[in-house]
Order: sequence, then structure tokens, then C-alpha cells
Amino acid sequence: MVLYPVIGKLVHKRVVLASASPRRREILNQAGLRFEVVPSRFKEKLDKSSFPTPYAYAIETAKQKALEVAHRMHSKDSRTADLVIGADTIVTIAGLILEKPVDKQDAYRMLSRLSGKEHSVFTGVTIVHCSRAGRQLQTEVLEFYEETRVTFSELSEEMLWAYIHSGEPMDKAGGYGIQALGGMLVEHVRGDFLNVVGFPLNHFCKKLSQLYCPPTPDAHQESIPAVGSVEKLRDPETLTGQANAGEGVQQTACNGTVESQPPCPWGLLDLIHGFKGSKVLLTACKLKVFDVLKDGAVLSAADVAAKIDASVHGTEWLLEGCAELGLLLRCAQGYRNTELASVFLASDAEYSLQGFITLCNNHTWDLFTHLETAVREGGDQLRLLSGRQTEDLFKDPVLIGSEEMLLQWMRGAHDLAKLSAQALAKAFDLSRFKSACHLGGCTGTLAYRLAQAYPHLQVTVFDLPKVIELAPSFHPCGWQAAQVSFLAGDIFQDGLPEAELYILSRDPYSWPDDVLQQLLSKVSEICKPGCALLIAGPVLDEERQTTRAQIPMLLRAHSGGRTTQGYERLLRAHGFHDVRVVRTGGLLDAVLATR
Ligand SMILES: O=c1[nH]cc([C@@H]2O[C@H](COP(=O)(O)OP(=O)(O)OP(=O)(O)O)[C@@H](O)[C@H]2O)c(=O)[nH]1
Repeated sequence: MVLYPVIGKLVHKRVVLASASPRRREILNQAGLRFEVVPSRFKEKLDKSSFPTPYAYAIETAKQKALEVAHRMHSKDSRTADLVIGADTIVTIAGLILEKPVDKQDAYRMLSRLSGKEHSVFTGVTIVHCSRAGRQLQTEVLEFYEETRVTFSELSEEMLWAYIHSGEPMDKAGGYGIQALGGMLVEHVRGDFLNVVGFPLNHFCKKLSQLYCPPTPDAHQESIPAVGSVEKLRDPETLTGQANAGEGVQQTACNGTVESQPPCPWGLLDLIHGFKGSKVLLTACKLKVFDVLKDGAVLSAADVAAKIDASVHGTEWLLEGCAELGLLLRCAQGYRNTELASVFLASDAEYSLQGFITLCNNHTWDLFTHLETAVREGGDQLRLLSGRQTEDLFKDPVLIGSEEMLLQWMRGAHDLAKLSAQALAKAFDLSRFKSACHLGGCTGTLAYRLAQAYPHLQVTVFDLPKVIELAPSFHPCGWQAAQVSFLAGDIFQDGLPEAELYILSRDPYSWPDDVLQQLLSKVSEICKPGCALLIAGPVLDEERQTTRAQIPMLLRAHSGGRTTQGYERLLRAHGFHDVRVVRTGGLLDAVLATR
């Protein structure tokens, strides 16, 4: 029996499960899905430390598994799939990611860690939608994850070893199978049980329904829209308006004639509603909702209202909005932060985005509310919206009227830099360099990460005097302080300090071409043969000219970003060679070129 109509809609599609897991096969079989199994050959060895969260790692692994199968099927057998499904399940406890144990000792280590405690199980799922463009394979990727919290009983040594000797732990994430003997170790489960077993069926069906059976506009209207748009992945029939009457495209009018109407523009409706979700998030951050719920606190709406000094009714509405957006979890006792909120939204979290969020709420939001005036009259708002802000943000006293505004901008830049600094520092082996200069290095986030990765590297952060003056408040305590120095100057006007490695990362992709060319000439002049330039910016997909990070380039970039070839051309024109690109999987990719 098929409960979700979407399963039936996939009958004529070639659906492939890119997994060797018998559990995933069984779960999808039971749901009535017709699919082939092609186990992925992707080696699961991504660098966990380069991901900001455990689920980002699980999602990326799931994606690589699915893409490997999609490409293999297309190129080897020319049997292009319509949909390829990949999944990856991990267990996390106290910041550690546990996968399948490599041997019994490893299983013992994992299970004794889980004993008597609550842990999270994340399954990252990727749905790759494949199509052909001539001989080329085109892929569109939809990804999501599900978290389930599982609490283990205290496990005696005897019990632990008896379970390990049963052989069950070996092919299971975290070393246990909740669906079999391992179920005896489990005291409590919060969330989707099948997610622990290896596949979040409920979430998967909902995602498919969004793609292939979007709800009617009326049902949609009052709800806060989903954060991401999946328009491109919807059933092509629905998109082109060729669906039949049963799918609501043709309607019989009162006079009996059949009228046709265009398909519902879901992507458009998401755009129209999108600002609501954004404002809910910005407001909850401003009111410190995620701070009062940090460290696993579970509070009722009334308790939260008292702590944030707001009305109970209004707080209830806000908390419900946050839950809809996946930022809070509802439970019987009230609300608690999701993993996403704990990692990125609590003010004192290592990867907190509070500074960036405050900037968006106080500054960017206002600018966009004046978009119409800016378009009509030109002026500062338009200048900022056109992506030229990085060029003269600090120079323009109108845009940066006060030190507080500059600080806000720096906090935002600092938050974003934290997201990619570690991956950028490790993208290449930079151990041959003794000195580096980060041009426009702002608060020094990348500089400190580089110093940490290369103990013999001296890094100079070169930025405007006002920025350098305020930068100390961002310096991490006790971190490689002797290796990092700050120097005031204007990268466009002043001479650049000498270094073996120059770094450009302050949105080089959003500098207009002429400005970037000017800067590269300057760097090229001072950079000695054998020395190098590292650019941190999103590298666009060669074929589709989109970034994997899905940055809304149009809204922020003047030049629209560059492909690998684009960077190569640009850098060669300025006397650099050996241009190498590493896609970090994060916000910024890394490009290294030698002079
Ligand atoms: O309670 C349970 N927890 C986990 C499992 C099974 O564990 C594995 C997780 O490993 P992974 O996601 O890497 O998937 P693989 O088995 O390697 O298959 P792929 O081909 O997809 O890489 C998974 O099989 C879960 O089902 C369990 O059974 N119970």
C-alpha cells in the first residue's frame, strides 16, 4: 500500500538507490518505491574537520555517493538515471563523529562512549535529479538531513562485549543497530526512528511531495515558506503545465467549459513569502531566543517570553515560526534549539553568525526596504546593492557613518570568515612560505588559521587604519599571537608589504573587474618569482556557471564570480602560472597561483 501519492508518480522514472545498505533498501521497498540498487564506490574519507557541522559532513558524503553513481551510470552504461538517492548516517556525541567501527575494539570505544548518555543520529540525504543535454549529464541536487536523539542505558562491560561478539555493530553507524539486538541498549528515542536505521523516510516523502505534488496555493498561503526553493527539481510536467486534469491544471468552469490555467508558480510564491522567514530568524536572534535556549535548555513559550521580556502571545508566534523554519524543536515541555541553532545562532557559539545577522537586520534589511527609491533615484542604496560595497565601504562616510556601524560590518565579515577559514588554510600545502600578507584581511580570522596550520609562517594583516584599530577586539586569546601582525594601509593607494604569499579574500568576486585588475597588477608587481597569490572566493561550476554554495550571486556580486578557467585567464594575464583550484565545499573556494 502506498500512502504518499508521490511514490506512485515515480513509477515511470528510473530511480536508483546509491547505497549498499540493506536497511535503506528495505525501508524504500516497504514504502512501495520502485528502484534499482547501484552501490556507490565513493570512498568515505572527506575531512570531517573541514565541515562546520556534523550534518554538513553527512550531507556532503551522501551527495558524493549519489553523484558518483549518477556519473558512472551515465558514462559507462549510458543508462542515465532520473533520480539517484544517496544517504549517509553518522552518530555524534560530544562533538565526535562516529561512523561504522573498523574492528571490535573500535566498536567497544564507540559503545562505551554512548553508554548512559544521549547522542544524535544524523542521516544526510541527497536526491540527484539527472537529465541529458546532448551527451552531457546534467544534475540538480536536493539535499537535507534529519536528526534523531537516542539515549542509551548504562551498559555493563559484560553486556557491551556480548553485543560486540554478536557481530551486529560492524556495519552500523555508531556501532549499533537499533532495529535489532541493539534496540535493547536504547532507553529513549526522540525523533524519527527510521532515521536511526539509516533512512528518514518521512522527511524524504515530504521532500518528494514538495517536488512532485506541491500543495494547493490556499493551503500554502498562510504558512511561513520553506527556506530553500526546489522549483527546478519539480516534475517537468508540472513546470511546463502539461499535467492532466486530475493534477489540477485544467478546471471545469461553472458554465461547463474547460479552462486551462498555468501551473502553480511555487518558486515564485516562495520568493514572495521569503522575507517573512528571514525576518522571523533575524528577530529571534535580536531578541536572544537562541541564547535563552542554549546548552540544551527546554523552555515553554511563557518562560522564553519572561526571559526575553516580550509578550507570551507574540513569543509563542515567534517560537512557532522558528520551529517551522527548522531552528527550534517543539517537545512536550516546550521548545529547544536544533543543532543548527546551537552551532550558528547562539551568541557565544564558536561559529555564531550573530554578528552577520545583526548586520543584515540593522543595515541590509533597511537598504532593501529602500530599493524602490534607490532604483528611482540612484544614490547610495543602489551603489550598495550593485555589489560595489567592498570597493568603497570604508571610504564612504555616508555608508559608514559611525564606528559602531564599522564594528557591525566587521562582526559580520568576521562571522562569515570563520565559516571558511579552516578549510582555506588547509586547501593547499603552504609550508614552503615563510611570510604571508592578507590584503584586506579585516579581523585576521584567516591569518590566525594560517598561523595555526603553519607554525613557521608570519602573517601580516593589511587593512585600513580604522579597521586595524578595531581589530584587536576580535583576536582569539592565546592563538599564535606572535605569528600574526596587523598593519594599517590602503591596498589601493599605499605600497604593499613584502611577502612570499599574498592573500585576497575580501570578496574578490564582488569587486568590479577594473578594480580587481588594478589590485592584481599591484600584487603581480611586488610578488617575486616563485612567490604566490592565494584567492579565496567561490569558484563557479564550468558548465552551469553556478556556485555549489548556492550564493545568490546576483544579489551580491558585480562580476558574477569566476570559473576555474576564468581565474586561470585572469591570473595568467597578470604573470601568474600554475593556477590550482581547490573546492572546499564551503562558502569560499581556494585558488593558488605562482608568480
Ligand atoms: O541503528 C542503526 N544505525 C545504523 C545502521 C546502518 O549503518 C549504516 C551507516 O553507514 P553508511 O551511512 O555509511 O551506509 P553504508 O551501509 O556504508 O551504505 P552506503 O552504500 O549507503 O554507503 C547504514 O547501513 C545503516 O543502515 C543500522 O542498520 N541501524
